[in-house]
Amino acid sequence: MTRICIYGAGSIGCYLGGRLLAAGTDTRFVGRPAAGAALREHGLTVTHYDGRRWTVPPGSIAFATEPEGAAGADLVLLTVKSGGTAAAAAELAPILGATATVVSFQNGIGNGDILRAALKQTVLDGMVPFNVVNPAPGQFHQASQGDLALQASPPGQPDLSAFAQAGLPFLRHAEMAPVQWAKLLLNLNNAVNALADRPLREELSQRDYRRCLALAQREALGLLRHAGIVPAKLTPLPASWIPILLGLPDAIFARLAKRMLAIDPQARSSMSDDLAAGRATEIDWINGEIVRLAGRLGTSAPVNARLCALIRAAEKTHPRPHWTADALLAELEAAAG
Ligand SMILES: NC(=O)C1=CN([C@@H]2O[C@H](COP(=O)(O)OP(=O)(O)OC[C@H]3O[C@@H](n4cnc5c(N)ncnc54)[C@H](OP(=O)(O)O)[C@@H]3O)[C@@H](O)[C@H]2O)C=CC1
Ligand SMILES: CC(C)(CO)C(=O)C(=O)O
Repeated sequence: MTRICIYGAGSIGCYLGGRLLAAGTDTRFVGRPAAGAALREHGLTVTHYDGRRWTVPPGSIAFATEPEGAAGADLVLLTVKSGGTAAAAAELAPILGATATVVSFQNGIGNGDILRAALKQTVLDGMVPFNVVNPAPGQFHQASQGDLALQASPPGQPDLSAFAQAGLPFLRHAEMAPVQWAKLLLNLNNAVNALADRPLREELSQRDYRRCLALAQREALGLLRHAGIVPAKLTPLPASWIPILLGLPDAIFARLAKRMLAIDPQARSSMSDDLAAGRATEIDWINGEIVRLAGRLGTSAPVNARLCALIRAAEKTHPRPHWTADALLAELEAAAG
C-alpha cells in the first residue's frame, strides 16, 4: 500500500489526510505539537458541504512533530504555507527515499520550483480549489466546491489510487503554470477578504469589495497578457471576464455568480485565517507575485502593491483592521491613479 505523509498538518493537510485515512489508506502526519495534541485529544472529523462526514479516532492517527515522521513515505503531500516551503524542503531532503514523490498542494506559483531545487525526488505541482475551515480542534470542513488539480506524470508514477479510494477526484494537467496563475487570480481576493474581516460570502455579496478584487484582477490580467501567460479556465467564465462580472450590481451578480457564492456562510480566505491566528500571511506569494511580475516587465502593479502594504501593516496591527468596502475601494482607486 502506498505510504502517504501529509507534511504540514493544518486546514488542507488535515482535510486531505482525514479523507485518505478514513478510506483506509496508509496516511500519517507531520505537523506542529499543537496540531498533534488536538488530533490526539479529539481525533479527526472531516465534513463536506454536501453533508458527508468521516471520523477517524485518535488511536488511528500517526502524528510526528519531527521531519523523521516522513521517512519511508512513497507520497508526500506538502501542505505548509508558502513561507514554510524552503524549510520543509531542507527538512525532507535527507529523509526521503529516492523513489518518493512530493506533491505541492499549495497556493502560489513558485513552491514547486523551490522543492525541485532542494530535492532529488519527483516533485509534482498540485492545486486545491476549495476552501477548508477548522471550526473546532480536530474538525475540518470543506466549505466550497471543486476537484483537486495535479501535474501529469507517467501512468502509475506515483501510485495515486489512494485518492480514488478516498473519493477525492483530481484533474491531471500537462502544464500546471496556467492552472496556478488562474488560481492566483482568484486568490487575489484573499487579501481583500482578510482586510474586510468578513466571511467570503458576505464580502463577495458587496459590490465595492468585488470592485476591489476586480481592480486587482484587471491589473494582474494586463500583466499576464503582456508576459504571454494565458491562465487556465477554472471557472465557468474565462478569467478575463471575471472582473466584468464582479462589477455588476449585487442582485444581478447574485443571479449570475451562484457558483462563486456557493460557499459555506462562515468560510473565510486562508489569508484571513492567518491574520486571525497572528501568523505571517502568504501575501508575498500571491499579490506579491503580481508585483514581481510587473517588475520583470519593467512596469508597476500599484493596486496589488497597495494590497501587499495593507496586509503587511495588518500583520502588525492588533486588533486587526476592518476595512469597509467603500474605504478599501477608495484606497485602491487612489493607488491605481
Ligand atoms: N485553507 C484553505 O482553505 C486553502 C488553503 N490553500 C493553500 O494550501 C496551503 C496550506 O494552507 P493551510 O492548510 O490553510 O495552512 P495552515 O497554516 O492551516 O497549515 C499548515 C500547517 O503546517 C505547519 N507547518 C509549517 N511548516 C512546517 C514544518 N516544517 N513541519 C511541520 N509542520 C509545519 C504550520 O505550522 P506553523 O503555522 O507553525 O508554521 C501549520 O500548522 C497554502 O498554500 C494555502 O494557500 C489552498 C486552498 C484553500
Ligand atoms: C479556496 C480559496 C480560493 C478561498 O479563498 C483559497 O484558495 C484560500 O482561501 O486560500
